[in-house]
Amino acid sequence: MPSLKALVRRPGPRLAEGLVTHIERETVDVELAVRQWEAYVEALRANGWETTEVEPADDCPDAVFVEDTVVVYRNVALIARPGAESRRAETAGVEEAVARLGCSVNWVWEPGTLDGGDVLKVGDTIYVGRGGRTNAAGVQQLRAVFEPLGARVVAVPVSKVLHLKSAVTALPDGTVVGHIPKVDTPSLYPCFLPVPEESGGHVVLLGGGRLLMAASAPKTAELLSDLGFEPVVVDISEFEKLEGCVTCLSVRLRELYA
Ligand SMILES: NC(=O)NCCC[C@H](N)C(=O)O
Repeated sequence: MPSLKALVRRPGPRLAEGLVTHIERETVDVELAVRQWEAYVEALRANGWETTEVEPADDCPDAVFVEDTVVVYRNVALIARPGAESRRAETAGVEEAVARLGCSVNWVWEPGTLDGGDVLKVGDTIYVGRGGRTNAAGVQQLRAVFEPLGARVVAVPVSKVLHLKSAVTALPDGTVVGHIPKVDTPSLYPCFLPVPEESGGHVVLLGGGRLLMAASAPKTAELLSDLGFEPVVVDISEFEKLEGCVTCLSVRLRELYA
């Protein structure tokens, strides 16, 4: 039976010191962030996902953005080597968590760097963003791990935002969505739907037509709802101040067999 498991990681006390690269720093309300994170996790659970909390990494301000630490394709996990050095200590706890869930584990090695936020899976196509956090060696290592398993790895440039998935994600039918000013090359995607807000380009597939989306993208939610999808909206304002989006707060494992 395919599983619906998701990894999440509770925000730590140093969250407000998280990295910001493309936006101005704003004060983060850590208590509010914890409440928003709890509501996010509850939204996953309410939609049938069994969540596993990765052991906290309280010395790492960005640890809550657990998506960046690992890429999982089928039952194979590739432990990332984050492009930002301050995030490298985040991977140990995640490695333990995916191994416990039954994944076989691979690693990105120096000189490779790769952030999970740069990896977008659409069926058996894996888009990988070559940008500020993922380098060419990281792309090559991702190819070497997943292509033998049947994936087609497509590298795309990312220059306008932090990660590939800060620019684009995909709907359940494979249509890639993104806000044009933030997407380097929309023509790379066979089926692309422009959306009216930057955070409208971030959707998490919950199952069926349900899409987890940020409250900051109301026009996109309306558009997608009009196309027959069901947005499930969460407020993640405190994480957005750190360039986080709905995708970054979890890792969904859809093809583990228990
Ligand atoms: N996948 C993502 O988009 N992750 C967001 C990471 C934000 C964090 N402040 C960082 O700069 O690494």
